[in-house]
Amino acid sequence: MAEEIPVRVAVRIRPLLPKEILHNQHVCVRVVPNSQQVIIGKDRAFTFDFVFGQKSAQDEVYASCIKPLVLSFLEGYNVTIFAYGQTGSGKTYTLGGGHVVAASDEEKGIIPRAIHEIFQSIAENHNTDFTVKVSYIEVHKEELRDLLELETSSKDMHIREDENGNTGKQRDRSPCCNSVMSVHS
Ligand SMILES: Nc1ncnc2c1ncn2[C@@H]1O[C@H](COP(=O)(O)OP(=O)(O)OP(=O)(O)O)[C@@H](O)[C@H]1O
Repeated sequence: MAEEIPVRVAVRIRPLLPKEILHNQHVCVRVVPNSQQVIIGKDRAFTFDFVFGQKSAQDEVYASCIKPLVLSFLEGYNVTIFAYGQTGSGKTYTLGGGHVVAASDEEKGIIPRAIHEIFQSIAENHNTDFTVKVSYIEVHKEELRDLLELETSSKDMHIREDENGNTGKQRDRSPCCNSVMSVHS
């Protein structure tokens, strides 16, 4: 049985962008070697469950802190992976990988890697029927936008919780509630 995983926090430091280098900006945060600690400025230390430095690769982030969650998810646990940070801090890059469709394999972020893992596991499980549902919703200034069905009016969508504690999109006239990513067997 998979280990019960509580909330864990990972911090990833992104490299300076060319325009930041051009403006002579400097990185003000550094990773303490062989620890899960970062130092901001001179001496303000913060400890996290995972710390990824500027040179961290997408596969390193996935393998160490995401893959175990995807495996738990495949065993039936509810899992949430949440990217948080100010604008331009690297949420989209880490989750999706730059230009999602065109990204090279190394550049692919969490979402394409997790989807690949889920479908690979389904393909190997010949004795089980799976149903995979996915929603892709933008929440911006209290407005919901269905990114897979742009014509859906935000007035017709609500984020609700079902009796199993799954949170998902629900349309007014539809009785089904889709988890953001759920697999049923
Ligand atoms: N680890 C990284 N390595 C290389 N480039 C990165 C990394 N993280 C982010 N970037 C680059 O930094 C820029 C900003 O990143 P990104 O768009 O992912 O930020 P964001 O947090 O999603 O911003 P917003 O909230 O405004 O959507 C992009 O050009 C992205 O390619």
